[in-house]
Amino acid sequence: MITLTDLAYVRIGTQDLDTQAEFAQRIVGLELVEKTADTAYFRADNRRHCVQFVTGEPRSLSSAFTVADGDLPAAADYLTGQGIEVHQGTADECAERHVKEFISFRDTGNNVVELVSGQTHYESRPVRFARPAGITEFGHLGLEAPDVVEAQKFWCGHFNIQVSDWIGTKACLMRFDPVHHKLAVFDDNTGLGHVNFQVESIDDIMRNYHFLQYHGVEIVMGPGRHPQSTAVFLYFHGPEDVTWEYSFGVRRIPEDSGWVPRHFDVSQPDFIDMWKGGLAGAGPKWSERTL
Ligand SMILES: CC(C)c1ccc(C(=O)O)c(O)c1O
Ligand SMILES: [Fe+2]
Repeated sequence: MITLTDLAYVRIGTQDLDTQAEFAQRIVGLELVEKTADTAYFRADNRRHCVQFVTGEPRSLSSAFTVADGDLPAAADYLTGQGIEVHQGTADECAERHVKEFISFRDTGNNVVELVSGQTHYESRPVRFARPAGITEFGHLGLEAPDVVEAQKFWCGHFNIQVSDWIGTKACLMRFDPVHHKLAVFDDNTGLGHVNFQVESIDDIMRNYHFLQYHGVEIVMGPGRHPQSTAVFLYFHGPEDVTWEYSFGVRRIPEDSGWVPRHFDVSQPDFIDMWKGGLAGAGPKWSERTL
């Protein structure tokens, strides 16, 4: 069993680094920490960076979680013993990620996952956000998998991960600390589903909504409120199909609270947005009535 302590970063390939970098700053609001000819790093909280774009194929490259200093060798042995192929990060790869050490492997959805220790943090320097989106931290990652049940068994079987809620068998929201979820797996082929940032208030969600609309950014979903975490959310599309999410007010589940995962019925209009609860039994549409 491997103990995860935090989310670390996500690495995303891009064919257009300049556009991604501009969007991450001007639209998402992140701080650009460093940009070279083929990579750009973005900061949202005390981590030196939590998003890295790398020139290449436009797809998710890896998602990373932190383990305690000294835990990596045992984690590598454990995974190898389970028949999972493990790559030991080289010195150059560690330098590129700004970590002391990392290993990588593939999950059941074929996503590359990295376990890192010694990620660089900037504890005392405030984040220089590119715009006042209200971001407080890198919140969670959504990963895709063709079989969510199999993915859940993998994550809960090998890591200190617990299920917080199921959305049918289409999505599973999982936690490894009191935050309702820092990992969401949902039904799709493989790859990165979305990158979430927590924001300070509902007002930030609404201000961001109007800001995105003004800039013609495609809103994927929201503003709404997830019945699972109770967070108010807003999803939007960036270049090359990257989905970003702002959310506010995620539920915390104290350890030993006896939390029992709920199962949300995807046939209900409010299964993912409780503000759609009024649609249940709403009857024929007023706008389509015959006069
Ligand atoms: C749409 C996805 C799977 C989802 C569902 C629920 C929450 C939440 O409760 O906060 C999410 O953050 C999601 O990304
Ligand atoms: Fe999410």
